[in-house]
Amino acid sequence: MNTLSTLWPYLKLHQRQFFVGTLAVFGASWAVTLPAYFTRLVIDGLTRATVSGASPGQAVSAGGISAGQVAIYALLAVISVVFSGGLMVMVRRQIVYASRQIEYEVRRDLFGHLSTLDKYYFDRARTGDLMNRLTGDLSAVREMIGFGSWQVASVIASFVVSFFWFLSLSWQLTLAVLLIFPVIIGTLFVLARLISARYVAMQEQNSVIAAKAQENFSGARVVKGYAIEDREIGEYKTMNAELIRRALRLTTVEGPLQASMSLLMGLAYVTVLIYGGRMILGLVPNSPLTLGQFTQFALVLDRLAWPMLSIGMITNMLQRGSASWGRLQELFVAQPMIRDDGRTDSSIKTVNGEIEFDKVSLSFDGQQVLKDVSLKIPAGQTLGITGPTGSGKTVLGNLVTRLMDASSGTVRVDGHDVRRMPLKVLRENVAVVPQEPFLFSDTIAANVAFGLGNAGYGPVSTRISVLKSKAPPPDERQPDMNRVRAAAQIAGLDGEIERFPQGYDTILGERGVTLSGGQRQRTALARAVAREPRILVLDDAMSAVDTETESRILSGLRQVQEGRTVLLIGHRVSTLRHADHIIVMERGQIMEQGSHDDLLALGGRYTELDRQQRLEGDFSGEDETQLSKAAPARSPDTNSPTKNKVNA
Ligand SMILES: Nc1ncnc2c1ncn2[C@@H]1O[C@H](COP(=O)(O)OP(=O)(O)OP(=O)(O)O)[C@@H](O)[C@H]1O
Repeated sequence: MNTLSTLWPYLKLHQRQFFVGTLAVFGASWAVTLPAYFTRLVIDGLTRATVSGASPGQAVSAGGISAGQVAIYALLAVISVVFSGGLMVMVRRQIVYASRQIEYEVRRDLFGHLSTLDKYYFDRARTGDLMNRLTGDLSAVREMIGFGSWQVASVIASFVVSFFWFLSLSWQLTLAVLLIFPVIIGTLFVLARLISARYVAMQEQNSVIAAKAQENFSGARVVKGYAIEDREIGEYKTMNAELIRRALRLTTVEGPLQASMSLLMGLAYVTVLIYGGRMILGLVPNSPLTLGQFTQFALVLDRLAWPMLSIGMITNMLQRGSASWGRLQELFVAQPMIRDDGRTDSSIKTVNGEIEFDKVSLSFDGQQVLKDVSLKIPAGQTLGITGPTGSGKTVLGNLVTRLMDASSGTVRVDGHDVRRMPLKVLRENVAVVPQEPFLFSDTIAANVAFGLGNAGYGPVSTRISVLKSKAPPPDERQPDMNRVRAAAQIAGLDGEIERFPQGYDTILGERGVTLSGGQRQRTALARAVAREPRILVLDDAMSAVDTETESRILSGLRQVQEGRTVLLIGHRVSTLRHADHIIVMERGQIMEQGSHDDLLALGGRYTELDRQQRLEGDFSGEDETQLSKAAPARSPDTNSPTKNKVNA
């Protein structure tokens, strides 16, 4: 596939800039050769004046030129050079500006596109690789379309103008110079292919290195905790050595490209000197050449030296740029497996909260992780989900948010197959507190308010010129602090936040304080609560919180739970006991279900879990009665038997 053709829509947005820039390049290339032309006029005029032996006063009438004319030609030469310089400034303003704008547009579209990709994609993508493509590869593309296209235009213009002059001076000498061109083209063709292949290999290794560094920095605690820095440094060193090896392999073909262009340029000079000299001496029949013409030819050829030498650099830049564009195309062609499609019913605008799993099964690579799960949770009810690790609890929550789709069976929300619901409607109404909460390097307030304030941002408009869209004003909207405080209070976090010197303005993460595991979980919980979703999925969201705090959070949640459906995933009976209905999962199947009391009466897995946790509680000195005191009594309504409310 010709990957560069996909760049055309971006170039087209700036075609006026490229057109004006190219015209300016041609103008500048023309103007810069004019001093050579004036030099020829002066030399030939002076030659005629001196050879005729006329006195200075009679030189003009003898076909020569006067001192005044020499001065005028010199002035014209200076004007030409200044004019050429002015045009070059214009080129920069047109072409280089356009390349910066295209870089902005591609980055904007790429980020927008990557944001549409789903969990399946990001589960497999390496963050370091994505970062490398968004930075290194994008820069290479910008260089290709900015400096690269400017240089290509410059080389073409220089050749056109130079050959115009060459032909006007002597077609025989031009032909002699042209003989070296097949050699130039052949050399370029062979070396350019090698450069492209070796550059891609080097960029791939750059991605590997970036991914390794990113994982090591993100997982610094693990690396330090296991004291495996030496091993990691060793592996990084090996990867780094491989990068150097690939970079040097690239250099071994880049070097000869420059050198061969220099050599060919030298050959052209030798040809002009020997052949042109013979023509002046009259040794080539029917090919007269004046000293002025010979000088102009040599000066114009000298002007051609830089474009000739830069062919190597330009080829290199174009090969790198097109290889990098190919790597960016790989990101652009990736499509989310889960997205709105022809089946989406756009008339669905709201979510009430009823969830139903109807004979749902799910497999990954032939391994079945859910088997025939059927369950109905009326809107506003809480479903407790427990079971051993890997039993499929998280996957159940993921099916509701459509982070993944069932292999067979149907997941319904409010009676609609989730695959028919607009993804935006579904996800705007579901909030998930994941097992491993992710906090941004921002204030606590901004982290809690993260899910709010989406209004005001439209979908990303791609393939739009940046010239036509104004830079957005800085987002100075403040989060709704009443909502943030209320959510933090429910998550049992407010007291601790207020003890930080900066309170809700405390910066977290890389640039600020580090929260404890329990504080992180509760910040994520506050974020979900602040969103006031119709469906709340708490995936082991209180595992790092002590049972007393957990009990407080649960009672707070119950107050705001009115009309909200909650999937409460957990391993502790104390977490689940107040749920309206509880299921016990094992190997992807529901093994037991009912209310806390029903399940205790059943005497199965749940009872065993309860017994073990009581024993552990006794062992660690925890007093269950204390917990009961901490957890406020359930309202009579929610205390009533739930089996009839939740239909399995
Ligand atoms: N994206 C995925 N690709 C492949 N397998 C997956 C994926 N997500 C989950 N699984 C598998 O599905 C099974 C159930 O995973 P799940 O995360 O639901 O377990 P869990 O019950 O939540 O466990 P835990 O209590 O440890 O969180 C596991 O065997 C897991 O390896």
